Amino acid sequence: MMTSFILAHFSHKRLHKIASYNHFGVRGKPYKLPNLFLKTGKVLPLRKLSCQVFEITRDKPAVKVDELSKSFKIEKSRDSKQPSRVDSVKQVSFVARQGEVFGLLGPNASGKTTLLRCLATLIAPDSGTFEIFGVNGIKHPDIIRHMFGYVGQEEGFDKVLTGREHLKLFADLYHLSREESCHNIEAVIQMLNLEEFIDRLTGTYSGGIKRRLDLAIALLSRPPLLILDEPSVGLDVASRSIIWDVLKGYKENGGSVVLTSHYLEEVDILADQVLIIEKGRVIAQGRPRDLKESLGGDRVTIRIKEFTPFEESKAALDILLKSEWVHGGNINLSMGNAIELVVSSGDMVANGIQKVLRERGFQVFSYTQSKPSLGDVYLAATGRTLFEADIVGRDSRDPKRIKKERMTI
Ligand SMILES: Nc1ncnc2c1ncn2[C@@H]1O[C@H](COP(=O)(O)OP(=O)(O)OP(=O)(O)O)[C@@H](O)[C@H]1O
Repeated sequence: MMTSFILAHFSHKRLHKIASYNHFGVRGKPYKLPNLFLKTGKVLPLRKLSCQVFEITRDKPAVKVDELSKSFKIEKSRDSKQPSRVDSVKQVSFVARQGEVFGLLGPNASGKTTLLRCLATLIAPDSGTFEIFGVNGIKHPDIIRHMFGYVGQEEGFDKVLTGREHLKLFADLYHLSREESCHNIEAVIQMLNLEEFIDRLTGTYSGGIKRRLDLAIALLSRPPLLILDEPSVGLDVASRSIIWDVLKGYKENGGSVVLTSHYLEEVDILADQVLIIEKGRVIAQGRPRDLKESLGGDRVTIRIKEFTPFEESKAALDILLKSEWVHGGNINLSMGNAIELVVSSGDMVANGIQKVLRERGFQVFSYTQSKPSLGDVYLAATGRTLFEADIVGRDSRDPKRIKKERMTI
């Protein structure tokens, strides 16, 4: 059980390189820094060294972000009238509490990855600040790097190594002791159901297995925080459900998670807090349930036919908008021109609406009524669905250029 975490930062330069040290302890009990046994056989008497100790207690947020901004220069043709910079993240602030999953939800190109890359100290923000477990990430990037496991979107495996060889390599990079390394490697293999694949070359892995190995590596040093960029994007159902279960278990054991997603369902299931971001700006934040309840009313989806022509759905919508129960509505093109309505809550509404439609000569192929979803929160905040925003965002970016720039940082 992770109750408290201590990170000692050694002032001696040479030692700091080889002996950054992290340790899980029990709150309230004195912390003993045991001596560090190096691979060379030497022993570092840590108690004799001067070191700065950062203590992480329950009262500090896992992540606190204050007015963080990051913009990028855009390469464009000389006669282009587009601005020469893009504001990827604009004055974003939030607090992610310990022991919770904090979800950053937004369409393509909304700034989620840029924000996470700032937190993971891969890029420096232009302005603003952030803390991880109370330690300032701008002033002490080398300290906070020991506090989290990061899974980005880029694929970083060496095809000629097996999964197990990757885990061993990372265990060495984390300076895990031999005993800890053996124990933790077996634990993460089991946790992510990787037994069948772990001794095969990673070049033969499917996307889902690679993602699971990514998460296994991030969990290897048992960090108190995970920073995950779209952990289940494009995965098969089995891999997704394994990843979700691992994250739920990690949280139950006191771990904290900050993840990005553009899957409404993922954020709804996993996140205790959600921040909705669009064009680099925060447009809503809170507990998913509170955000949904704050909208009020019920949501209705009606299909007139299995595949309804747009004009027919539009004519039905115009009639329904005049009804006393209906407070707003639109036609969802991505759902075969289904009519989506915001209606008063209650059982009477369903009969009333269907009666109005039948009296005006419309059939009702299907009718569903539910409480507002996170998708409705997004729609209310931005005036468009996440699906529509995703398409616009996808068009506005140049993935090849971004990938190249990310690889050179
Ligand atoms: N290195 C870079 N150089 C130039 N522009 C960049 C760079 N990285 C990101 N951007 C731009 O910043 C904006 C936000 O991009 P970002 O990757 O953070 O969005 P995202 O929400 O993570 O998108 P996705 O869900 O597609 O990964 C986009 O307009 C993108 O084109």
